Amino acid sequence: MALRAALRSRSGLSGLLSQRSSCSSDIRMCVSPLLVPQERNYSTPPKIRVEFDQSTGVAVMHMQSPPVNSLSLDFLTELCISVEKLEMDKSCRGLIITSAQPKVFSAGLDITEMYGKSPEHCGAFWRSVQEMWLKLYGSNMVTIAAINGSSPAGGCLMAMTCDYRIMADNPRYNIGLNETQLGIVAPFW
Ligand SMILES: CCCCCC/C=C/CC(=O)SCCNC(=O)CCNC(=O)[C@H](O)C(C)(C)COP(=O)(O)OP(=O)(O)OC[C@H]1O[C@@H](n2cnc3c(N)ncnc32)[C@H](O)[C@@H]1OP(=O)(O)O
Repeated sequence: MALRAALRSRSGLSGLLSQRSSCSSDIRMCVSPLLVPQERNYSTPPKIRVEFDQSTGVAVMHMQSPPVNSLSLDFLTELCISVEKLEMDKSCRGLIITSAQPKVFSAGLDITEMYGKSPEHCGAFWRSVQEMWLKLYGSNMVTIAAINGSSPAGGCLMAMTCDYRIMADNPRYNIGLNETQLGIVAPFW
């Protein structure tokens, strides 16, 4: 109910939709180099599952990368491709992002991507982080983070890039930025 209300309350949704259609050709032209089809390892299950309801125009994106939906390069690439596909579909007007994992929305950046990797890999990884938040923040869809678990650091960033956030009321679930505690600094961009 709350999600539907949030979608309905978005003023000028029709204007938004016409805005989407007017720039949809641009979107098609702006497929970023990051999203050029990558070698897909079909032996691993998809990390993102999208359910699109044609009758409401609302897509639900389930993050399903056990155990904690950490934001790895593969995960972020898959997420960005999914967002981009929905963005190009003019009949999709709203996107709800949620987690299929119990108790965790997203644990933030995958820490293993930041340790012992080549500078090239680190560059690709941080570009994919940037790509993720730019895609969500700049989306023409109404975006909602349905935060059904803890969402530290990069998970918080992802939620913040959405138009609306609704968080499950559970004192065990935390959200916020903990980079200082971790001793890392997000690179300048
Ligand atoms: C201008 C603003 C710029 C902002 C830029 C954004 C920058 C963000 C930086 C980051 O995101 S760095 C990552 C920060 N994240 C964390 O510190 C989260 C740490 N994890 C937790 O707090 C907990 O794991 C949890 C998410 C609350 C879940 O707790 P739970 O008890 O359910 O599970 P665990 O037993 O702790 O973990 C299970 C399993 O998952 C591994 N893991 C957890 N988090 C990460 C992670 N971020 N990356 C990679 N792996 C992670 C953990 O090690 C366990 O693995 P194991 O093999 O089963 O031991």
